[in-house]
Amino acid sequence: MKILSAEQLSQADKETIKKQEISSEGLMERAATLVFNEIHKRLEGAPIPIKIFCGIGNNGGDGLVIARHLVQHGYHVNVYIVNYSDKRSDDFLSNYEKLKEVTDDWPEMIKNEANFPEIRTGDFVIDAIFGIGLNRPIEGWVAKLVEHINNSQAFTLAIDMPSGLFSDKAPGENASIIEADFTLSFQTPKLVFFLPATMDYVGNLQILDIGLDKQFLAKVDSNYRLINKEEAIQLYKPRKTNTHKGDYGHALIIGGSYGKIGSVLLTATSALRTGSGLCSLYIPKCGYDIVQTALPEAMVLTDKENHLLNAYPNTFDADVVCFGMGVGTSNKAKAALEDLLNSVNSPVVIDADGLNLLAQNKSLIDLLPENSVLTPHPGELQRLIGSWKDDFEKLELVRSFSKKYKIIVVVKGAHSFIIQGDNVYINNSGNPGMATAGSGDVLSGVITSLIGQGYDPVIASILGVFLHGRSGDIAAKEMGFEGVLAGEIASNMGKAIKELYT
Ligand SMILES: NC(=O)C1=CN([C@@H]2O[C@H](COP(=O)(O)OP(=O)(O)OC[C@H]3O[C@@H](n4cnc5c(N)ncnc54)[C@H](O)[C@@H]3O)[C@@H](O)[C@H]2O)[C@@H](O)CC1
Ligand SMILES: Nc1ncnc2c1ncn2[C@@H]1O[C@H](COP(=O)(O)OP(=O)(O)O)[C@@H](O)[C@H]1O
Ligand SMILES: [K+]
Repeated sequence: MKILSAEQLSQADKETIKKQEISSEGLMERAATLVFNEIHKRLEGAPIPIKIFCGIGNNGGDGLVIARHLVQHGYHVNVYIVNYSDKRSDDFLSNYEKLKEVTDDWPEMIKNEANFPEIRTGDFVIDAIFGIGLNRPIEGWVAKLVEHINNSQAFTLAIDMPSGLFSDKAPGENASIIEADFTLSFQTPKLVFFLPATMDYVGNLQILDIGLDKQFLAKVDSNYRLINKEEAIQLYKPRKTNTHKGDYGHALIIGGSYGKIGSVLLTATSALRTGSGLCSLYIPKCGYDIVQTALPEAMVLTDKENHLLNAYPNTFDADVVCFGMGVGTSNKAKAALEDLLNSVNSPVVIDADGLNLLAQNKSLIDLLPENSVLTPHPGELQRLIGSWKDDFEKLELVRSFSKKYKIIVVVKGAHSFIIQGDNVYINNSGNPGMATAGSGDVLSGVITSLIGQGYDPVIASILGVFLHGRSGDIAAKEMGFEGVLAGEIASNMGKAIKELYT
């Protein structure tokens, strides 16, 4: 699903108004009625006190439409106009008049702190103060109102966006932002809904298709895409009947050190569970018995060193090589990575200490083959590219890093971002149960396996991150978030793949 900017959404609005011969007020009516339907479906007429806070732009206009429908369906509604300016939008004004036709309870005007209503824990608050039109941080008494709503503990539904968030830039430090429990957003998700610093304000997210012009939406260019099942299934290549293990790639996993053999084991298990035809490991001698016992399906080559890796088996012919988990950052490990990068002629995935070695020895980054995949978590990323002031600067830094070295970067997190040059793919599967030791090792195994099976590295990264998240979701359904082990994310991979097409 494309993620559009506020400007693109306004263009889509205009295009829709022109093509569908609908007025902007008609479009507001359509969008806000869909919101009302969602609320009505859940509340089923319950006599809960509903407090709607409306700004004076079109987000406020949506709030007024929702209020009118709620009143007409017998709900207990109080409407508050957050009168931060006198420049009311036309559609706000006409819906203000329409609301007055259905109720004798006039909206209350909020002009300063003295006008704030009491909000009780059991109230249902609707935030229609600001939407995509916010162009500067919320200040003064409006900021205090946001704080008042947030402090109330009442269930809060944000319309289009939690007020205080910009759709396309960082909110700045100490910004006043509504902490929504639920956000009903129009037509496309907004980028800030997925960034680490702002995602928590959104709560549960639902996107409402408000029927904006399909042609415009199809042709508009966006560098940002959200990856759900619909997108993932299009990337998946089903197996053919008449095939053999040689058709599904030979993955070589290199890593491990004394006490950290489990990491490579997880990666190899995950590669085999994702469908690698063959999987070999290259590990220090101390891991030999462990791997052969725990994963008899894998083949094992050992370094001449006992506890640490020091070389790369450069006569080995693999379809893809994954390097880094558990190798440590010793000079010996550095020599192994250097050896690999100087002689490898297959695609490469670098994770964990492999990334730390690159960060410590920046000249090695130049040796990465084109389209190599790097899978840093935020700590490893910072070591590689330096620090950033906000999520938007981070995205810019990763993009230029990706362009400079012609590589793919998977920035891991609650929503992982797959970045290749200007293109950013945002994963929408997974859960906090995956915040557990070794789940990153499992991810490298998935991506490595898919590359070995012939997927283009960027496709392997997008599909791999999605499947990893789905597998984590399957594991969490059975074990609960706290109970998930990384090995179970690997074990459930087949089910995650099967779920794509069933
Ligand atoms: N296609 C769509 O996306 C549709 C959007 N609609 C609604 O329209 C909203 C956008 O409406 P508007 O463009 O009127 O903007 P908003 O209602 O988000 O904001 C109102 C106005 O407040 C002013 N403002 C911005 N920041 C301020 C601040 N910090 N302090 C004081 N004033 C500030 C700006 O002039 C802005 O236009 C969307 O979020 C959505 O709720 C719907 O009504 C219909 C369809
Ligand atoms: N809250 C979360 N929601 C979704 N996915 C998560 C969450 N926390 C972690 N993950 C995923 O789990 C993996 C953790 O990787 P990493 O930090 O490298 O762990 P480790 O080093 O222990 O293997 C990443 O793929 C990340 O996207
Ligand atoms: K809002």
